[in-house]
Amino acid sequence: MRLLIDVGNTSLKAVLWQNQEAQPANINNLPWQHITEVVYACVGKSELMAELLAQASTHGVPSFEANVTKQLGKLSCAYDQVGNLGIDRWLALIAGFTLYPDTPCIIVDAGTATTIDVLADNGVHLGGWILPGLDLMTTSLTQNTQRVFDDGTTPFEDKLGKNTPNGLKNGALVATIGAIERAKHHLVQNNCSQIPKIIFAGGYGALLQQQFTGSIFDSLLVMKGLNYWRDLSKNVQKV
Ligand SMILES: Nc1ncnc2c1ncn2[C@@H]1O[C@H](COP(=O)(O)OP(=O)(O)OP(=O)(O)O)[C@@H](O)[C@H]1O
Ligand SMILES: CC(C)(CO)[C@@H](O)C(=O)NCCC(=O)O
Ligand SMILES: [K+]
Repeated sequence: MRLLIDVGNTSLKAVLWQNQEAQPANINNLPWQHITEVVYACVGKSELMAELLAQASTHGVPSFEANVTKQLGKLSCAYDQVGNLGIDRWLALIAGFTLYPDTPCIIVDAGTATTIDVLADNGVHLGGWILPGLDLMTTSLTQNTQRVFDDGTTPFEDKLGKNTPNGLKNGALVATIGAIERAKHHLVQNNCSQIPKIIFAGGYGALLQQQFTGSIFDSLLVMKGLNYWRDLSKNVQKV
């Protein structure tokens, strides 16, 4: 059984992976005797992560930190400075490429930030964008203006706004939808004529998924990426 951990800027998420399935992990009471390895990724610093690594070490369980490389199998990273790409984005790309081989993908991880990454059918990561997440978009406006306010109940809808909370919430949603639409253009420019698979993850992933027919939401995308990264990087080391 693997312990998979994703440390973001706001929270630490952990699952236990066994028989191709994720089970929830109680980080206060981990079944160390059944855990064979820890595979983790950090975009932020975390004392809790350090504590879990110390526990793993005490129990003789090896730990592996996922990293971004220029190439992983047929997948390649668009950044020249690969260390600057967020590991969560790389893991989502690994998962997208593994789950949908030979398919152009637009991968959207919508949480505190919204990241949009464009992946050609041959595994070439063309690049991506970092946007404020939906909550950051709205709070940056309410906090920096006199009269823009939210009411806490207005939903995000793909409609024109006819009052202030409407204009604010819908503006954030359509800005995000518009960026995803624009990502398609970059696939076409790179001669990917196939219809892309749009894959959503993250806290706002399910909401955004509803805006794109034929798209999918996978709450475990980054966790699956951790798993594939570990399998693939083992294979790479053997060569
Ligand atoms: N049903 C939901 N469950 C969890 N979060 C939700 C949900 N709906 C909206 N959100 C929003 O999604 C965001 C949380 O997203 P997510 O869990 O992907 O992590 P994150 O904030 O990006 O964290 P990290 O940076 O730690 O990875 C919050 O802004 C939250 O308000
Ligand atoms: C954009 C976030 C914060 C999303 O979690 C993360 O992927 C990150 O810290 N990225 C580093 C910057 C980059 O990806 O270019
Ligand atoms: K995240």
